[in-house]
Amino acid sequence: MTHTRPNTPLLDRIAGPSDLRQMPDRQLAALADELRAEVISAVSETGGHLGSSLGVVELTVAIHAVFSTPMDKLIWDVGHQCYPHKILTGRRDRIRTLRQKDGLSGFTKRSESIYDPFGAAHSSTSISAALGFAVGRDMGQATGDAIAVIGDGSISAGMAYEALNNAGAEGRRLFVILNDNEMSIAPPVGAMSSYLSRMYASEPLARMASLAEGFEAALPTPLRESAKRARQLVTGLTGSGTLFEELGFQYVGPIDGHDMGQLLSVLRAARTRATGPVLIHVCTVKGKGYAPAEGAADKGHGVSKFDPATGAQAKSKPGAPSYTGVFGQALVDEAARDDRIVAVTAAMPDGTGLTKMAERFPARVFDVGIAEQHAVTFAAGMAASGLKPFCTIYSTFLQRAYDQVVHDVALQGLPVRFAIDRAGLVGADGATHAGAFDIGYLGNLPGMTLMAAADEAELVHMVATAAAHDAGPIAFRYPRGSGTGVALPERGKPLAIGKGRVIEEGTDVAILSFGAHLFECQVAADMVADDGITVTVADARFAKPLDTDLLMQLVGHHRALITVEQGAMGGFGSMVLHELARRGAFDKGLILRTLCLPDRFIDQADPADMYADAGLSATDIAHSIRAAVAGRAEVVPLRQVR
Ligand SMILES: Cc1ncc(C[n+]2csc(CCOP(=O)(O)OP(=O)(O)O)c2C)c(N)n1
Ligand SMILES: CC(=O)[C@@H](O)[C@H](O)COP(=O)(O)O
Ligand SMILES: [Mg+2]
Repeated sequence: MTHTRPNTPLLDRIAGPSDLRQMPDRQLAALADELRAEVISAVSETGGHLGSSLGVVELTVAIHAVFSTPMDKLIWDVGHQCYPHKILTGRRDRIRTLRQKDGLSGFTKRSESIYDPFGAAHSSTSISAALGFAVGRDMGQATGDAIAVIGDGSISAGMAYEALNNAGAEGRRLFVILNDNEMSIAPPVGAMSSYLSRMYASEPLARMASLAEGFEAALPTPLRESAKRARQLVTGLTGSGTLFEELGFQYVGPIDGHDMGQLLSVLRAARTRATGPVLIHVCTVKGKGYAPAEGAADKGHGVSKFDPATGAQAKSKPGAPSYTGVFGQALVDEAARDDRIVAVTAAMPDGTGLTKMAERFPARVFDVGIAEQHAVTFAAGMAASGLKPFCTIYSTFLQRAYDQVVHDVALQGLPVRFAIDRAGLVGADGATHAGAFDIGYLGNLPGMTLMAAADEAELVHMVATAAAHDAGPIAFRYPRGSGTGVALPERGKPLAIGKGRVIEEGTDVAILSFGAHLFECQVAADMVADDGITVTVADARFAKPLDTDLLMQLVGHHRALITVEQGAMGGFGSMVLHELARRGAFDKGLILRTLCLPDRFIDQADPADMYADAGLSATDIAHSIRAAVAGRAEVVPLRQVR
């Protein structure tokens, strides 16, 4: 512990979790108050996942005070609630760099700290990872207890059940802390959520239930008595168990996750007595202790910079509408014309823009919870029944449902419409949320039609195209954030399948853009005009089917062809390469460059900075045009692994 004067803030005395363990219990609640103030102050400068972090302040202090981190492995599910954890684990001096270029990640990250034993950002992985650590410990690896902290939203995902199922049967000592704040990003949905609420609906949390005899015995007497009473309340039957007990866990709770005394008693009792898997059910308030967050509809889930005194968030400059908003409205318009149109979201009605449709046609929007795999197969079933489902999922989260896309949708040729938001680099959420891979993983599927919107007007037409397309699965991708400000059509018109368009004509080099980097391509074309190079800029609209007429026309009339996309290698450029190779275009000396994301993950920054880091700025494209005209090879090495 750092030596300081007695009236120094408690937080200033914490260099790491071991300092917490030296602190008397009576000071830990006060420390939590200071920690909460520090989180609010830091996030007011950076923006981020405020509500989730505020909800686990006491829990974070208690876990680090009771367990021996980093020998014991604390695994935060999603990791979006880890700001107090970062402050307590040696990262306080950098906490105001959170989610910024070269700063701390907004999630847990192995490369950042030994206190982050397992990185995350996608949900529902923590129990699986914790079980892996428990097996490592039991097989002699130098690691202690494993503690997974998972939210009530995240425990709705299939992966979490798979892990509970496995862990319950394995019977190894393992701690799962269920952080139940009755909130996901949006209000939680599903039978599991109702089940958890029923578990403490009839009894104040101060009366704690423990359904595990061993823990009752280890608890202080007042808690022990109420635990026995609450057991009857929760189960209705002596000896019967909660769902978790039926799965082989000892269940402790529900307890008040803001009462330091309860938390310390229960965690210590569990740590002392556990021989197998234990689930500790902790009830918290999302946004706890900060009225603007607690009072907000989203409980301060994700905030931009704000004034700590009022909670007023920085407004983005008025500008073009967001792609998400345009999509949401276009879908409502299509749905108004065709009552077979339905929509599915996996826990993200606001993020995907479906709230608009849910308000207008509540019975036609399905929020399935954090369950992307189910969302896709559920949509496939609805398509098979004759409905027209729009399965609306961020690119990065659709990765989780790949087999469902292949096996349940593509293989059966079912007309599921995939609206893929957050395609490309997304900014502050960083590499974990990058929509980098969908062009590759969808473009290689037989029968899939794949589009990318160059701007928000194109997106409106793509929604109409998807609505009209019954011949098989169809997907369209569009980025996070504002559109380009183009005029929106009054009504979307279905595009000719597999046909691109020429935007501007030149004679030297052709650029074939797929998606929202079209603007950068046009800027690059302007840049090289001063060098006397004229450029044709075309918008492919479709990666699949490829517009081979357009492709051959571009190849036939220009010295070089450059493809540009907001996606990883193995995407659009590869598809063009493959097609041109098949047609023997290289035998005639074609110069081709494929500009895409490099073969490495790109850390958080402004999207423009991330694209510059990726070598995809307009200046980079202009550089490639000049190099291609001069017949020079790419100067950036293909493989740039950091
Ligand atoms: C696989 C996946 N789907 C969706 C998301 C988006 N997401 C991030 S946090 C969150 C809600 C999590 O709720 P909960 O686990 O209850 O944590 P809380 O925010 O309430 O603390 C969602 C849906 C994600 N991170 N991962
Ligand atoms: C943690 C998480 O996965 C989400 O909260 C995500 O940060 C939302 O991203 P958007 O802001 O792009 O909706
Ligand atoms: Mg929650």
